[in-house]
Amino acid sequence: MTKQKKYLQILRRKKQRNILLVVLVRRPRQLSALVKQQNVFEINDLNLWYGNNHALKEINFPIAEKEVTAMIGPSGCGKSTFVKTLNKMVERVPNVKMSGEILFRGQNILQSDVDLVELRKHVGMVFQKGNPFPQSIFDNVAYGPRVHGNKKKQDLMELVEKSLQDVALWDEVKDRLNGPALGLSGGQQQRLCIARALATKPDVLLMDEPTSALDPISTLKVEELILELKKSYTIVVVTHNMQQAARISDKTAFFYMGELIELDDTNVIFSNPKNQKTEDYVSGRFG
Ligand SMILES: Nc1ncnc2c1ncn2[C@@H]1O[C@H](COP(=O)(O)OP(=O)(O)OP(=O)(O)O)[C@@H](O)[C@H]1O
Repeated sequence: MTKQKKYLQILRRKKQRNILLVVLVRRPRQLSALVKQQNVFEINDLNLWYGNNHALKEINFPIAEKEVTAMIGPSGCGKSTFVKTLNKMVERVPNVKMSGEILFRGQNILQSDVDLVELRKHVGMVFQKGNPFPQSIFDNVAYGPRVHGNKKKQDLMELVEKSLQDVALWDEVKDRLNGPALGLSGGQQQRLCIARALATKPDVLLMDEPTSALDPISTLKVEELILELKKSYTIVVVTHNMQQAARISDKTAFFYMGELIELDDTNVIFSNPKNQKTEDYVSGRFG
């Protein structure tokens, strides 16, 4: 007899059918919610100082898998700094001091024995302005896989094609793969840089104002791309454009003077925030 049938028998006996049925029906839902809510990063009590400048203050921040998390807040509030802690880029800056923990899939990456090359294979980054290397389109995309030891021409060709297709650039460049990446338009260069980040098959894509240097049409293409990519990747995006955050993100985090003021579902942040500072910022009263 299945467990479910046993439950039903007990329940008939005890005439508590309604109560137990609720338990039986709700259990699977709760489980699936838990699976969906799995976090790729858990940031606990993170503090960061540039010399004496306390730039990040007691940040606690879970980042959920396969969601887009947008970071908003006025200039200098610590958005870029926070994002650069997630792949240890900020630690290259002289006089940086940090405390707390950043768990990436359970491992604290603030520990010194973390393999940087391996971490950045899993946590890719795309910057404000497309920054292709002064090499061919092919070599730009193949760069990461080559660094990670994949030298087979056929494998590289497949990876390059797949990555360029993922960013909807393949058709535009397939006949000029050996041409210079710097010959592409600004919007194409940015998509190329996203393809370069995807070629190492990362878990997470960090994007620091990825569209701020782009025209509206290229911006739209990158936004559509982000919505498509979130089916396979966890994405963290810094943006000054609040409409953009509202259009593309599932969660939004509002930073102010180094503090994480509020993190919630994007529709809550923009329609019913809990904190007055968030309300003032999203309604354009400051910043
Ligand atoms: N490399 C650095 N060296 C020293 N201080 C820095 C460095 N980068 C940022 N800061 C300081 O840290 C604080 C947070 O800066 P950060 O660039 O993270 O803010 P932001 O919210 O991303 O700003 P913006 O929206 O203007 O890019 C600021 O006070 C800034 O001056």
